[in-house]
Formats: sequence, structure tokens, C-alpha cells
Amino acid sequence: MVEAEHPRLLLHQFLSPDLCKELEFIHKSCSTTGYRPNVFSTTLSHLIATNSSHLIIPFVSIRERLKEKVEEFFGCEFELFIEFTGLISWTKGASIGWHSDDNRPYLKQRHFAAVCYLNSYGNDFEGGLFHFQHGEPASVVPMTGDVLIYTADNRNIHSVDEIIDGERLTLTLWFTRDASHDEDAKLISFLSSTLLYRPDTNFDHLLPSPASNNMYWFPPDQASNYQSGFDLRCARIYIVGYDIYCSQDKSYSSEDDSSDSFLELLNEPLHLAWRSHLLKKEFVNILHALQVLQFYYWKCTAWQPSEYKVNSDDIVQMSELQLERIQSLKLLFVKNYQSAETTFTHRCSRRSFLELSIDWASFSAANVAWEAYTSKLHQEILCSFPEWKKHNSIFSNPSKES
Ligand SMILES: O=C(O)CCC(=O)C(=O)O
Ligand SMILES: [Fe+2]
Repeated sequence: MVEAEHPRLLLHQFLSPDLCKELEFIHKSCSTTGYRPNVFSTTLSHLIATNSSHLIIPFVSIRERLKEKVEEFFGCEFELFIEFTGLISWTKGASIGWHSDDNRPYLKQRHFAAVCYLNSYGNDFEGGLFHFQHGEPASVVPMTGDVLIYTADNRNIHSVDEIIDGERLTLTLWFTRDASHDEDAKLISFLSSTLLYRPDTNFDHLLPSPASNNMYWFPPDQASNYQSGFDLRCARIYIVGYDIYCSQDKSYSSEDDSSDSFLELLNEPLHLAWRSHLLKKEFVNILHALQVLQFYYWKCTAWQPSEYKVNSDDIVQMSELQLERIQSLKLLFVKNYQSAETTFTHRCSRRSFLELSIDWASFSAANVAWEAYTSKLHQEILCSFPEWKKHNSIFSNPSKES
């Protein structure tokens, strides 16, 4: 029974650990700076805008399950629309005081919220506890796979403590009774203009294409002069011990150039390096490199190093000149390394990244597996889209084998 005064529900382990990992992979390879200080987000329309529409697929069944659960719990079967779906991460310094989720005139359409915790307090971040101002449970400790559902009105005023360390990740959805705020309709119309005009035979058409450079600069208020802060895509690569190498001869001055022209290098082909080794594989841009690297971290435990042989043609030893170039690129893209590290790592992972050694054979295997994963999702979205369009609604394909 719904408690009338404070209608809310906490579900334990509603999402599987693997789905949480998959959504984390998507966020760590696609996010941009968010709408509040120290917050990063990945919305579904952003995935479409960056040529990664296929990455919507992992969200489809969980959106469906959450909507059913909310409708069932609040007794409004078949009445709701999803208003917003997004991956949101909070880093050191982020917090929110007492509020209800419909507390702005432009948020009045929000009737219910579902917050899915994709990582855990203590393990991945410190701080970030959730509190309700009145009623039970008074506090929620975010744990991987748990979901908190509540009404968006003032019966559920809540706050989140400041994040002290690490990156706290959620999948957050809002639901509405107002059909004019149906997210599906907007996504389908966006997909209509991007998805179908692409031949699906050539893998190059599935490579990510970055949004504008300023969306990846952190903190966002520094994106007007780029003198401090960092490019978050590069930061996510550097903090796990990799380097970025691009051979372009153009010289960009970081001191007197306050434009973002140096960031254009990241939209050009580039390589990844580890210590003195350069991976010969060329990535079309920084997002491509980041996505493959994050995929490797998502899946790396699945590969036994002995199963794969390093092809000596895959890597080269770098020259002194190349190593110098790598250092100067690092200074260009990450003005403040300390802040990048504090933003994206938890003290536990900081230590384990230092102990990691690269296994190039598994890394090459990850690249092959990432292409297969991408093609499979692309096939799925091509197959589902005509039905979505017909019903103006995003739903999972019942014929799909699981
Ligand atoms: O992430 C959470 O636990 C809740 C976040 C929140 O209150 C909000 O985004 O409005
Ligand atoms: Fe909230």
C-alpha cells in the first residue's frame, strides 16, 4: 500500500550489476559537463546528436520496467510517459539542498521520479547520502542496482549530501501524465532525421562524432578562455594511465590563445600510448579512443591474456621527440591534472590504476569486441525503429532473444 503522506518506494537490486556496468561504460565514454556545478550528464538526445544512437538500446528495457513499476505502485497503469532519461554523475563538491523535483515552473510536468544507483557509497564515492525531510526511510545509502521511486511534489522533499570523494553515478528518470512532455516522441523525431539515412554496411558510419568542444571543458565557466581546468574526455584517458598522441604538425599555443582551436586536434585522428609504447591503431577522434578504452575497462576481466597474442606490428616504441610531444599535449588538454584526478577517481581506484599494467593483446581484443557490440546494437535499433515510429513509443522488441 502506498503511504499517502510520503508516497515512496525503495527497491533493492532492481538493476543487474552488468547493466549498471554497461551504463557506466556509456557515461564514461559519452558524458558532457552538466547543468549544476561538478555534475556530468549523458542524455539520450545527446547520444543521438553524437552519432551514437545505438547506445539507446541498453536503456530500453530498463525504462520500460521502471515505468511499469511506477505505474503499478502509484496505481496509474497506462497513464504515464517518460519525461526525461539521463545518466548523471556527481563529483567532489556537488550537493543539493532540500527541494522537490517539481519546484520550478518549467518542471511542473514532473509527477514521479526514479533514481537508480549505478555505483555504491563507500566503494566508489564518499558523501552523497540521500535524505527525505519527513517520513521513512529518512535516509538512503546509494548502493549499486537499488532504485528509489517517489512523487515529485512536496510530499517528498529531499536533499543529497555533498560528494567528498569519487564519482557518484545514477540513472535518473522523471515521469509525467502530460503527453506533450513525452520524451519518446521527441527522441523518435530526432532519430527519424539521423538514423535512417546512414548505410549500415560500413562500420565507419557508426563511429562517434563529438559535440562542440566547450561541452567537454570542465569547469564549464572556464570554457571561455581554457586557461584552467581540463577536457573531460582527455582527463578520463589520462587518469587510467594512458596518453594521447597526435602527429599533426600544427602548433597551438596554450598561453596566448584563448580560443578553443587547440581542441580541434581532438576531432582529428589520434593514437593512444602507454608509457613508452604507442598503439599503432588510429582512432578517428578522441571520443572513438575513449569509447574503446572504456569498453576495455568494462570487459577486461573477461579476457585471459594468454588467449590473445600481441602482434608486434600493433605497437611501437616511441622516440624522445614523440614522448616530448605527448607531454606537451597533456599540458594542453589538461591544465590542472590534480583537479582531473580528484574529479574522476576515488582514493581506492587511484591506487589500483597505478598497479595496473597494460595487456596490449586484450586491448586489441577489446577493440574487436567493441566493434561487434556496436554493430549488434546498431542492428537492433534499425530493427526496432520502424515499430517505434509506428507507435510513437520506444519499447523493447519482443522477438529479440536474450
Ligand atoms: O541522485 C539522487 O539521489 C537524487 C538527485 C536529485 O535529487 C535530483 O536530481 O533532483
Ligand atoms: Fe531531486
